[in-house]
Amino acid sequence: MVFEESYLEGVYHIKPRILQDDRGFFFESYNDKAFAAQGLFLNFVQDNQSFSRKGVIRGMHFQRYPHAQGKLVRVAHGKALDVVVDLRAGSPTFGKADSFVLDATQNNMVWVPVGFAHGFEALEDCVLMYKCTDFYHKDSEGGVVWNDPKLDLPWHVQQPHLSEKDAALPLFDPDAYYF
Ligand SMILES: Cc1cn([C@H]2C[C@H](O)[C@@H](COP(=O)(O)OP(=O)(O)O[C@H]3O[C@@H](C)C(=O)[C@@H](O)[C@H]3O)O2)c(=O)[nH]c1=O
Repeated sequence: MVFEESYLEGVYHIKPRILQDDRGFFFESYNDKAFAAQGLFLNFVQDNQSFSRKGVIRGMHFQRYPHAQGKLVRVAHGKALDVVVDLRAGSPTFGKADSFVLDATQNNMVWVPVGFAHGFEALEDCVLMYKCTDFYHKDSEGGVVWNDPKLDLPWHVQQPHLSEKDAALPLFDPDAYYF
């Protein structure tokens, strides 16, 4: 596994080693020792999977303390633009975003630590899978709206298919204490 740290400290783009043979391919989608070698000591308690049609955006989501979640995200089918926004108070990159194309043919992943809003756009019909370090807790959910002009996120689609909940998310507040 190759770990590339984003300019957003603590976010990693991870490329697994794909082993091909005449049957197909194999890769390790998570290895505790490989993550520990990067200083990432994780305890995943929930795995999620969603299917999204091309043009869907889900996000930008987070859960507040004490149910804040780190997420290890990948795409098992299709392609997605995965986007993270730093919401850590005092971070030199507070309010800044990074994005990664997650592609089922490459099996690349993104580690999104606690303190970030996370979302994605389905660039193709796609299956997103992610491991979480805390359980879903509805009352702790928070978010910022996908098209906040201050965040200026690099979406490909102009008129995405959104959930009602996501369409009504608040704007990013630069003075708020998120994490
Ligand atoms: C996230 C989640 C949702 N649900 C339920 C709530 C609801 O009825 C249905 C769909 O929920 P949502 O609309 O919130 O699903 P979705 O918009 O896919 O939410 C996800 O978006 C991405 C970007 C993330 O980063 C995730 O952490 C999560 O917030 O599934 C669970 O039961 N467990 C969960 O862990």
